[in-house]
Amino acid sequence: MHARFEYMSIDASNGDQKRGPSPSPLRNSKFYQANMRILVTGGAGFIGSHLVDKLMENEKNEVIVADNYFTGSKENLKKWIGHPRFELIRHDVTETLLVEVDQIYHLACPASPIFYKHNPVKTIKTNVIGTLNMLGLAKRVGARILLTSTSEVYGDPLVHPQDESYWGNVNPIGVRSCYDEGKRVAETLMFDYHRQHGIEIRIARIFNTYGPRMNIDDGRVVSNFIAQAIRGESLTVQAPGTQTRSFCYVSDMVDGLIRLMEGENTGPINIGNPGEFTMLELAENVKELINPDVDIIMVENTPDDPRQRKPVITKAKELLGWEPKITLRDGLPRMEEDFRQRLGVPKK
Ligand SMILES: NC(=O)c1ccc[n+]([C@@H]2O[C@H](COP(=O)([O-])OP(=O)(O)OC[C@H]3O[C@@H](n4cnc5c(N)ncnc54)[C@H](O)[C@@H]3O)[C@@H](O)[C@H]2O)c1
Ligand SMILES: O=C(O)[C@H]1O[C@H](OP(=O)(O)OP(=O)(O)OC[C@H]2O[C@@H](n3ccc(=O)[nH]c3=O)[C@H](O)[C@@H]2O)[C@H](O)[C@@H](O)[C@@H]1O
Repeated sequence: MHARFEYMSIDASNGDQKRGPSPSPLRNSKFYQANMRILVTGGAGFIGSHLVDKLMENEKNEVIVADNYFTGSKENLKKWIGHPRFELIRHDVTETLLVEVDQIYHLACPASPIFYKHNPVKTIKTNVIGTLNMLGLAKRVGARILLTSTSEVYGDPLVHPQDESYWGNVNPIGVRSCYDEGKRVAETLMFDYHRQHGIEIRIARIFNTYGPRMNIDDGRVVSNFIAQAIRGESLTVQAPGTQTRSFCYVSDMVDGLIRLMEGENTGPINIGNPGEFTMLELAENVKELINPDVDIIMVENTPDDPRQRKPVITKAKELLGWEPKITLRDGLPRMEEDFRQRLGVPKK
């Protein structure tokens, strides 16, 4: 738990010292059941529900999830429903929310390209109005707020690998822009609230994360390949197949997010696994580990697909003492078990 402190910041426009909001007096109270009230927006989703599991392990934490269930599900949180330190609210972050909390992990936003492109206007509203609403809440109650931004702020990167100083190469009017540009504006809002109102902010730039509880028909590459391999279907590599991604196992991601929230650095900080694979290599790994009988086929790609992506994690290592522990070949079988259970296909 971080120490209580009054946040001070310099207003760049006039050099005045601005006093930020005071954290809630509950943060360090001895008399409450929980010392830290934590809001997790998007907590019914893939990363959010794993984060909730980890936060709930600490008996000092009280966790409130706000989610509209667009891509998340109550099923992901079923073990906590009814727990005295847990509360689940059906809420859309594009509307204001009034709750007394000390920390906000702001994850709410569809993450898979097929879902965020499904209703792009809603996606950009979620990123912009949703983040504005959560910053307004943070300002009112003096909470620290962490935004889960994305490596997609680097767009189709011309610098490889990507460190946090790279400003990116993003198409502002493309089909992915509702997400990429939405997250870029969300980062801007975070820093403007920080500079103007002294809000305690944290920004994580998350790189492709995978693990149990991803939606089976989520459309993201790891969940697609694993579901296809288990069902005995061909693995659909989108052309040209030489595009790269770096895959982080979800428990490593959650550890990184909590360290960022608890530490003293605003970020942005890349959180991801620097092991880089082409999509053909990923398909070959899934085939070898899960079902050697399936074919790998090449299918058409979607517009603006980034050609390469790999995080520089020097900042995460130095400032958070964090680095991923689970390799892709260790992580894929852990995810397979969960997918087999949900698909009802046991391993032969
Ligand atoms: N998984 C990744 O590889 C990855 C990479 C980069 C960034 N991120 C970010 O991490 C966060 C979580 O991603 P995830 O993979 O768990 O995705 P997910 O789709 O499983 O979870 C998102 C959650 O947000 C909820 N949500 C969506 N719109 C909402 C709204 N308007 N109001 C309230 N709730 C809403 C969904 O119902 C879902 O429960 C997202 O912000 C995403 O942009 C994820
Ligand atoms: O990590 C990130 O920053 C971002 O990464 C992903 O976006 P993307 O990398 O495009 O994720 P996928 O849809 O899983 O695609 C990865 C690659 O796999 C390919 N792919 C996808 C699906 C498939 O069946 N086959 C296939 O080859 C795509 O063409 C792409 O090159 C996430 O879905 C975003 O939410 C996230 O913010």
